[in-house]
Amino acid sequence: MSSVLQVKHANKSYGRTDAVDSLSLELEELKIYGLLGRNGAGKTTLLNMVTGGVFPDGGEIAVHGTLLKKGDVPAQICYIREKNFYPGNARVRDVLQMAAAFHPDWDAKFASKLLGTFKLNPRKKMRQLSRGMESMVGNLIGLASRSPLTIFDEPVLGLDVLMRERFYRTLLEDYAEHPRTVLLSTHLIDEIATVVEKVFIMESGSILMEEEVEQIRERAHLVSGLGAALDTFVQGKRVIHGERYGNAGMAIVYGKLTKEDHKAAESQGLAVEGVPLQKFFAYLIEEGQTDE
Ligand SMILES: Nc1ncnc2c1ncn2[C@@H]1O[C@H](COP(=O)(O)OP(=O)(O)OP(=O)(O)O)[C@@H](O)[C@H]1O
Repeated sequence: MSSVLQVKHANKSYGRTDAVDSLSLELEELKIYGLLGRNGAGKTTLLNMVTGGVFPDGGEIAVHGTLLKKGDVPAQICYIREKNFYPGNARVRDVLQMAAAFHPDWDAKFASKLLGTFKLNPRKKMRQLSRGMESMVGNLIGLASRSPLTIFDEPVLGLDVLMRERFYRTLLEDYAEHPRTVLLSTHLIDEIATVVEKVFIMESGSILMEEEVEQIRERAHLVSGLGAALDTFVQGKRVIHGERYGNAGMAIVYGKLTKEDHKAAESQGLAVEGVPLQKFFAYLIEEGQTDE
C-alpha cells in the first residue's frame, strides 16, 4: 500500500505551548481513519499543518511522497474545517460552485444529489443556515470533492442523530464505490467506531496510541473482583486504569488475554468484560497524562 500522507517528527509551538510535539503518523491509500483527542490535544494544529495552513517549526510532512514546503497547499487534499469561512451572503449553490473550482475530481451530479439527501436548499444564504446545516454544507463538499485525501474536522457538530447517521451512511456508501483516504477528526469515538478502520489517539500534541478499532475492541478488558486477586491477575499486564472500593476493585487491562488468563480469572472469581470504546479512550488519555 502506498502512503498518502507521511508526518515525521512534526513540531509546532505557540509561545510555551507545544501544540504538536514530535508527532509522526502515516496514512495509507484507500482507508478511513479516525483522529481522536480531547479539546486542545492538538488535532486542529496537526490538520492545519498537513493542509498547508500552518508550517511546522520542525519535522517533515509529505503528501503523496512530495515534501511540503512553506506556502504549499496540497491540491490532493480536501479539508473540511470545523469552522468554515464561507461568506455569509453567499448562497449554498455559490459555495458549491467555489468548491467545484478548487477540487479537480469534483462530481457535480453527486453534489446535486447530496443537496436532497442532506435536505439543503441551494438558494439559502449561508448566514441563514443553522449550525447543523452549515456542517452539512461542509460534509457535502467533502464528499463531492472525491479528493484522494479528504479530512473532516468534527463533521457532525450541531447535527441531530438522524443527520449524523445519514452523513456516515452516505460516506460509507460513496467510499464503497469510490475508495479513497478519509480522516475523521473528533472527540467522540463511538460515533466513528463503525466507520473507521484505524484510529490515532492524540493527547498533548503527541500520538498516544495508533490501533485498528477491532484490535481495541479485542484487547480492552474491564476486570473486576477482590483486590488481592486482581493484583495477582494484572501482574505483567498493561493496566490503563485501576480503582479500589474497600477490598474490591476494577482494572482496565489492555492486551490479548489467553485461555489461561481467562481460566485464572474465573478461578479467582474475577469478572472479565469488554469496555465501551468511549470509556477506554477516556481512561487511556488519563493514563497518558499521569505518565508525563
Ligand atoms: N494560533 C494559536 N495561538 C496560540 N495557541 C494556539 C493556537 N492554536 C492552537 N493553540 C494552542 O495549541 C493547543 C492545541 O490546540 P488545537 O486547536 O490544535 O487542539 P484541538 O485538539 O484541535 O482542540 P479542539 O478539539 O478544541 O479544536 C491548545 O493548547 C491551544 O490553545
